[in-house]
Amino acid sequence: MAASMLRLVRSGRRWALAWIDGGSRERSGTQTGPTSNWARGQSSVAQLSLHTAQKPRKGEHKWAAVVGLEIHVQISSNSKLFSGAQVCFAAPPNSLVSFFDASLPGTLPVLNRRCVEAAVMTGLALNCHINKKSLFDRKHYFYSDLPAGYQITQQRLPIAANGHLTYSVYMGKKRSQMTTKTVRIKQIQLEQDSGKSLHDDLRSQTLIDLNRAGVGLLEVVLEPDLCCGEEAAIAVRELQMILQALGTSQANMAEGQLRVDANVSVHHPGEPLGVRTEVKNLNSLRFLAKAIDYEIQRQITELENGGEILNETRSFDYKLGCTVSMRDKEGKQDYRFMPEPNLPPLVLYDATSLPADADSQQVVNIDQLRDMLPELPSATRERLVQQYGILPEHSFTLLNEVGLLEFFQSVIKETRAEPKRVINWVLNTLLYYLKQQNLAVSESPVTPAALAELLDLLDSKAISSSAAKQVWRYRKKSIV
Ligand SMILES: Nc1ncnc2c1ncn2[C@@H]1O[C@H](COP(=O)(O)OP(=O)(O)OP(=O)(O)O)[C@@H](O)[C@H]1O
Ligand SMILES: [Mg+2]
Ligand SMILES: [Mg+2]
Repeated sequence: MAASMLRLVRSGRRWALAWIDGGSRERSGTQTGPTSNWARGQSSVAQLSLHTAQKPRKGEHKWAAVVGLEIHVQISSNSKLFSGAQVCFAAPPNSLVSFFDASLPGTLPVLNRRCVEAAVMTGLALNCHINKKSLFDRKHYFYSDLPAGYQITQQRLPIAANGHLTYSVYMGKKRSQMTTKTVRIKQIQLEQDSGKSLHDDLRSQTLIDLNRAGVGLLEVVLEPDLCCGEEAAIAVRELQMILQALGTSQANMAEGQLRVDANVSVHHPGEPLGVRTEVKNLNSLRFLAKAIDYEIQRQITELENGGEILNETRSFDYKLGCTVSMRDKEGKQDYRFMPEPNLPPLVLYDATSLPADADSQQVVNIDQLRDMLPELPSATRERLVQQYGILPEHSFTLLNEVGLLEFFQSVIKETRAEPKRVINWVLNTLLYYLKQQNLAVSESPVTPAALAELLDLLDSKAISSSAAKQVWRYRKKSIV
C-alpha cells in the first residue's frame, strides 16, 4: 500500500472520504472490496483510477446516458392564465399587458377556464391520472422579466400525474426495425410564462417586453427514461403531434410555443444515476438532439479524464454546436416555494362527484372533456394502416411531415389508383424530391390533382411506369 491517499470523492450528490491506493482502486470506510458497486466508480476519482492504472476489461467501462425532459408548452388560449390580457405572437412590445401581468399592487389572479380544460385534455391524452384537487404555489426567483419576483406554478400537487407517452424508433443495424417505446410522464403542471428580455448590446441595456408574462403554460415533466438525442427528439415530436391534434397548443417550436429543458447524465449500467446537467430552452428538435448528444459526450470525456460533473444549468450554442455553462444549480437556487394565497385549490369534477345542481358553466367536468378527445396520432396511424393497407412505418411518415397526410388523402380522393401505389409515389417520389429541394409539402410544385392524374394514366396503362417517371421529371421542372 505504498501510495495510499485519503481523498474526497463524489458519489451521486454526496461526498465521501475514500482511500485511493496507488491509483488503482478506492476503498471507503463502509463499503470495501473489489466488487462493491459504489467502489467500482461513481466518482470521477474512480474513473481516473481505472483509466490510468488498469486497462478496463472488455465491456466493463460502458457508459449509459440518461435523459429526462421538462417540456414547456404554451396553451392555445385567447387570454392569459390569470388575466384577461390577449395572447398573440409578435405583437408590439408591452401592448398585451394587464395590471396583474405587470404585478401592480392590489391586482388578483382569476383562473382561465380554457387553460384548465387544456391541461385536463392533455393529461387524459397522455394517460395521466387527473387530480380532482390541485394546488397553486409561488416559486420565487429574481429575474428582470418576472415583475412579481415569483412564478405561479403547481409544485406540490399538479393537475395531472403518472402518465406515459408512446413513440416509435428505428432500431437494428440497418435501422429498418421499428420498435415502440414508452417514456413515463411524472406530472403536468399549470404555470405562468415569464416576460422576455431583449438585450441591446449597442447601448448596453436590456429592455423588457411583458407580452408573454402570464401566458398559460403546461410543464410536462418526463421521467429520465430516454437515452439519446434522437430518441428525445422523436418523443417530443410525438408530444407535439398530440398537442396539435388536441388543439391544446399550436406547439410551434420556432415561435417558442414548445420549449424543452434537457436533463442529461451518464453512468455505468447497473450503478446509480450520475449527476445531471440541465440544458435550458431548446427550441428546435434538431438542436434538442444535438445538445443532448453533445452533452452526453462531454460528460463521458470529462469523467474519463478524471473530472466531475457539476449539477449546473447550461445553454446550447447552436452556432458552435456545444453546450456552455450558465450557472451552478446546486445549493444556490432556493425557490422558497409557498402556497399561492390568492388562489383556492383547483377542484375538478367527474360523473361521480358532480353535484346535481352544479352549473355547467362554473365547473370543469373531466368525463365531458374525455368525451371530447379527438382521434390521436396513434389511432390515426392505425386507421390509415387498416383503411389503405399501407405499412405502419409509412403511416408514421405521413403524420410526421406537416401536410403530407392531407396531400396523400387528396390524391386518393381523385385517383382510381390503389392506395399502395399512391403511397409509393407520395413517399418515394414526391417526398424524396421535396427533401432534396428543401421544400415543405405546402410548397410542392406538383399538386395532388396533377399527381392523381398521372397515377390514373399509369393505372389505365395509358403510359408505362418509366413514362410516368419522365412525366414527373418534366412536370416538376416545368413548374419550379
Ligand atoms: N440523473 C438524472 N439524469 C437525467 N435526468 C434526470 C436525472 N434525475 C432527474 N432527471 C430529470 O430531471 C427533470 C427534473 O425536473 P423537475 O421539474 O422535477 O425539477 P428541476 O429541474 O429541479 O426544477 P425546475 O422546474 O426549476 O427546472 C426531470 O425531467 C427528470 O426526469
Ligand atoms: Mg421543472
Ligand atoms: Mg428543470
